Amino acid sequence: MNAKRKDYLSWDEYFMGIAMLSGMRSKDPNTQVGCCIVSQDNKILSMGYNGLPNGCSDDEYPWAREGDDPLETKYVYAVHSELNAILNYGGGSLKGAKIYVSLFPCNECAKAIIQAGIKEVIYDCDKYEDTASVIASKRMMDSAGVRYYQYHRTGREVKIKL
Ligand SMILES: O=c1[nH]c(=O)n([C@H]2C[C@H](O)[C@@H](COP(=O)(O)O)O2)cc1CO
Ligand SMILES: [Zn+2]
Repeated sequence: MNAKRKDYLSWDEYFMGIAMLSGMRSKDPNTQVGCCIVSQDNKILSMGYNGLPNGCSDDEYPWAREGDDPLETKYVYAVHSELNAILNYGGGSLKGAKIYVSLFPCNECAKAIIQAGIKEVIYDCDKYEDTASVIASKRMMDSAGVRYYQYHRTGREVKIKL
């Protein structure tokens, strides 16, 4: 028994797992997004999930996707996971960092990612790839030299008893 364990989590599994776990904090009934920002030397710098701004009650604001009145939908209120993670970081610069995120970042998050100096995006789902938002996001990241690639799912199931 002097050899190391072989079934430990890879870095990618570890960080995407943390992104997904963070997403489980989201109150959004339709799409829960989580992310994890990591330094170039694999230290976790910040995490986030989609939710309302501080002081705005989850119970008082709407979580609907559609409605005659845009003020009764979530879209005008929710803070995206990536923006939350960037804004919550208290440690200074995110230059050169990587972001693991469970859903491809929208155009607004792409702007924040680029301006924060994040250089790599590792995403899982890309269900909005045909929307103007994601097409614009990829265009801006291409121009700004932000690399993005899809997380390679390993199929590993992690069971945690809470
Ligand atoms: O980049 C993103 N990051 C992020 O956190 N979100 C959040 C906002 C909403 O709460 C939810 C999207 O909701 P829906 O799939 O029902 O349109 O995901 C959405 C995007 C863009 O797709
Ligand atoms: Zn976004």
